[in-house]
Amino acid sequence: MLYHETLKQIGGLNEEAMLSARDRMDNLIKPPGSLGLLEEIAVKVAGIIGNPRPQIGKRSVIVMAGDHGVINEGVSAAPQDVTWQMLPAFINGVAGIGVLARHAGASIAVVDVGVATDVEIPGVMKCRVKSGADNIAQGPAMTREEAVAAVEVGIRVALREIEQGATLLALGDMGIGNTTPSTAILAALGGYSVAEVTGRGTMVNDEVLGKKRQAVTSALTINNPDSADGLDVLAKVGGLEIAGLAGVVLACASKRVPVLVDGFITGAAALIAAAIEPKTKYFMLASHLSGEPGHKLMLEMLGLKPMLNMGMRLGEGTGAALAMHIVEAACRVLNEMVTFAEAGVVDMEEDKLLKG
Ligand SMILES: Cc1cc2ncn([C@H]3O[C@H](COP(=O)(O)O)[C@@H](O)[C@H]3O)c2cc1C
Ligand SMILES: O=C(O)c1cccnc1
Repeated sequence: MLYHETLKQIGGLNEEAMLSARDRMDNLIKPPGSLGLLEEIAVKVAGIIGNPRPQIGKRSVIVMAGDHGVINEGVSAAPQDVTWQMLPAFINGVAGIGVLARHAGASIAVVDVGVATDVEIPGVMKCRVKSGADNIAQGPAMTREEAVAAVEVGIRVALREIEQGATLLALGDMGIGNTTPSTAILAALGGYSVAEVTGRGTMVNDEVLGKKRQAVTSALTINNPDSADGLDVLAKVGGLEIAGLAGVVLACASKRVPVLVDGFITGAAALIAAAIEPKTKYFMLASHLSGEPGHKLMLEMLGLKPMLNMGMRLGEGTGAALAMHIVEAACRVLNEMVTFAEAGVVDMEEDKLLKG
């Protein structure tokens, strides 16, 4: 089974490549550590790819779309049809992710893994596991089998992108209502109170925020997800696009390809992937800190430092696409800057040693 085969292939970071990259980074013509997180990113990418001089080539954003029965609880400011109506704008490059992916030189793969309405949209990959997740406030989002099937959609799409040469992938989501299951996932896996982690998503008002808290509370009470079992949490309080995105993470980890996490929804998918296989965290990079308050807690749970903090709260992979520039910049620094020895500049560390 693709799911189990993928899990079996996930290993750790290449320590040797990281040591070598760190050594070169420390010897480049700059005070040690002066490029901050840029240095850590380059060293991590070296460890992921298993090459002390990593380079970023082709890049791809994978946007998974799915719907959520929980919107019947009145948890979103937008109607469900917006989910499928956004898809042509993704394909035509005129949605937020269309513009930012183009700017980052990335291609976009748009996948219908479980949109409620069955529509034909040219360019969208139809990999529908079912027509929307069921209402988590009343029962499970899907069966365990459906969850595995949706994860496998993500694995397949990511493997295809990687086979076609992608060296850096970004996670993107589209699904009206999907901050609600993402909140439930965070509360379930992190043990946080619902009040603490529920945010405003598409900027809902106080009344809707109250309904959202209630829906998340019901979802957790009725379904009682097992926090020790990532697939159980996913099937009970997750969503189809969240499952697909978790699958993308698993595939990237199995093929040693860095994967950029975007905002709150892709963060929830990353939490699921890490609950299924903790080693997946080694292969993730956090692009930005979302305006959604629970996102900070997600990144802490994943041990990831965000590159950008711009108050973005759109999703679609927009923050991840922006961060592609930074990942490439980090690798270029490691490859294109010279060392003290190469440049004939007095090494600050050696000079210090000589002077005692
Ligand atoms: C026009 C529009 C475009 C979007 N693109 C992403 N989202 C984002 O907002 C939705 C989640 O927020 P909530 O849980 O409050 O519904 C998701 O579709 C997410 O991708 C959008 C939302 C809207 C309205
Ligand atoms: O953080 C995100 O990605 C996000 C937040 C609110 C709504 N949609 C996406």
